[in-house]
Amino acid sequence: MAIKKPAAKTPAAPKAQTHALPSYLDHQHLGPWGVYLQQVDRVTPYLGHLARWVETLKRPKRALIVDVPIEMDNGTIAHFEGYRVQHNVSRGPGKGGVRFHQDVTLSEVMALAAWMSVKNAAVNVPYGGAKGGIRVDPRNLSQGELERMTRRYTSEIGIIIGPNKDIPAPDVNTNEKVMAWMMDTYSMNTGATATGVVTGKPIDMGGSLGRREATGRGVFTVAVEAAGQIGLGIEGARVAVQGFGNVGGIAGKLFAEAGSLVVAVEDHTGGICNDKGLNVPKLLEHVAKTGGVAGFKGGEALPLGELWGYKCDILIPAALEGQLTKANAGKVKAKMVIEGANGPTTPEADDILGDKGILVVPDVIANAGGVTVSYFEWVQDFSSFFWSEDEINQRLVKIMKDAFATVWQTAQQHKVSLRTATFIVACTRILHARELRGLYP
Ligand SMILES: NC(=O)C1=CN([C@@H]2O[C@H](COP(=O)(O)OP(=O)(O)OC[C@H]3O[C@@H](n4cnc5c(N)ncnc54)[C@H](OP(=O)(O)O)[C@@H]3O)[C@@H](O)[C@H]2O)C=CC1
Ligand SMILES: O=C(O)CCC(=O)C(=O)O
Repeated sequence: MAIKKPAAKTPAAPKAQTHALPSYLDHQHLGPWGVYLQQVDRVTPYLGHLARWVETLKRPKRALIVDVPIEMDNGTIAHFEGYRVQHNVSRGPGKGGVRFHQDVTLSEVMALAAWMSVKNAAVNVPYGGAKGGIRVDPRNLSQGELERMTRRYTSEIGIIIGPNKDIPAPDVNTNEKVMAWMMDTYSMNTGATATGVVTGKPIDMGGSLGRREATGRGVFTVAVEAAGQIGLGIEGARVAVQGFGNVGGIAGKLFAEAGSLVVAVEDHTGGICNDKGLNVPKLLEHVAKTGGVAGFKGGEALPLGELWGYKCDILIPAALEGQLTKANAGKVKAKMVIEGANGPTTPEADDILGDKGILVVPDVIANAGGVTVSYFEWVQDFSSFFWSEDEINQRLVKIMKDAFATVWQTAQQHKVSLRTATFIVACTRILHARELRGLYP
């Protein structure tokens, strides 16, 4: 598909009557929030009369910074900084994961919350966008310390979360166990069991079948649809993956099951490659046992950073933001990039990939499978009636395919990238809801 960069001849958006943005919100901001703002600028000319409301997208609705003090096992007191940001709630309660990572910042969480608004609207689940995080390297905590930190964080953000207000879920370095502690802490503090306050819970306490695999399954489903559009067969396709956790690991497994060759994988411990295809189930076992892909015997070591230029058809960044930049996008040999991670590609890299004719399927549609099944979990919790895994997967695949078809058609209509097309579909829905709700309480 010919992808046009934002054209000068597209209609100018009406100017909003707004004071200059404070520095932490403006475009000069480097990092994920600055990237998000540039993405909003690219969609604005396509929003028609709704462009009047576009400033709504450029600032979070609500942002909470919390101090999380805990007693460490050695008796000292440690303080961690935590965040919960609700970017937009025009279409429903806030929804989005919680990340534990040493590099988490407020502006990163703002961007991740904003991408949740766009993603939730792109797949048309009835949520706004939110995200949370704690600036901590959880690998340095014992299980007891991790539990105490999670529970204190949940109590601190308890003033803005709730089943009808904002519903956290897993993200990087958080899992079912962390969700169980969050649900239990919120329930104890409010005096009633509230299964619907978080999703991604263990199955035995209101979790949904299929949630753990849902993001990877969504990545795979969207990749199959996109491959069909460019005449690429999935069987025999060469796949390279950065990040082999929940998203990258499951997506890699599904590609391998479909007959693709997973030829290269990288995580923070190193890279591994095998032109005949890595044995993905064995690699997953190795990662579970050792904590990373390095040292896997079924392939050769690949130096960190070489994954981007590795010969493959499908490249899946599934780790963190800002991985594909103007420094390495030129090296990419893949036919498609499917964004499993949130925000892995900078706008400059997007343009370089577009100019090379590489199709980029953006995060805000490609990794929406997780939140889609989180929505199913929330619905099941409210009705206390649980669905079979087949039913969940069928509904997930239908939503992902329909959403991708709408985005593809929008990209064709406006001759824009799939990212701008997804933003057109999603931001139109968000701002239409904003317009219908009006401004005054
Ligand atoms: N979980 C979910 O449902 C969803 C997650 N996402 C997004 O997908 C991405 C991955 O999340 P998830 O799989 O849940 O997280 P996990 O914590 O399960 O896995 C993260 C993976 O990324 C690797 N990684 C981290 N930093 C780097 C780096 N600098 N270079 C190479 N690899 C790195 C980690 O390796 P190591 O363990 O060695 O550090 C690990 O393999 C994130 O962007 C997240 O926001 C999006 C939608 C839903
Ligand atoms: O399942 C959810 O609610 C959100 C998952 C998430 O954080 C994401 O899609 O980035």
